[in-house]
Amino acid sequence: MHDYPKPGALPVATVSDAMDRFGVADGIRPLWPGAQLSGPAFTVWTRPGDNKGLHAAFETIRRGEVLVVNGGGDATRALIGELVVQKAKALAIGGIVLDGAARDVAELAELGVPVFARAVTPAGPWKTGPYLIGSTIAVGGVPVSPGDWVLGDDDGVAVVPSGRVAQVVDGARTLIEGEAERRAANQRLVPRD
Ligand SMILES: O=C([O-])CC(=O)C(=O)O
Ligand SMILES: [Mg+2]
Repeated sequence: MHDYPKPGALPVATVSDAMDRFGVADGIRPLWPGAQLSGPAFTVWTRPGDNKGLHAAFETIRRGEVLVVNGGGDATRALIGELVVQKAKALAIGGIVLDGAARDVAELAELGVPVFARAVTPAGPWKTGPYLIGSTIAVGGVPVSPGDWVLGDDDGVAVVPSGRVAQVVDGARTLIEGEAERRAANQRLVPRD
């Protein structure tokens, strides 16, 4: 298992800044306030609106891995809901990121599993496939390979290629130190009369 920073340890915005501001999954939002995730990607590429591949993923996904799904950006069918997320919780995965939609959002917040998605709809999924597990995919226009570092917070989701994690973490920590100085300078400001 990769040893990535814990959820919330580094802001997604700062990690993206440390990648020259690249790496953010466009249009993917947390489904409840305060949701945070961090872990290695487990990838699924599915036919839009079809969740057979997600059920297949739950046969092999490991504790702490983040289920990342390219659902073609489809907003018309929910790929997950309360029942799928119960499975995710029982298996102690790190969370779920969907380039697609979800439903049962009140229950997702109660379950406390961090879920990020493009859309919410009450319409349920098809369950016939096809799908691919473990390939390089895209979420919100960002490439994701198995094992890449995926992190999410209230601002959204970023993906760091596995080979760049150490460098990006160092860069983010340096940026955080610089931000502390700017914060202190802001606090010294006084109104100009
Ligand atoms: O029916 C589905 O596959 C999606 C859903 O609502 C659930 O997981 O609760
Ligand atoms: Mg449901």
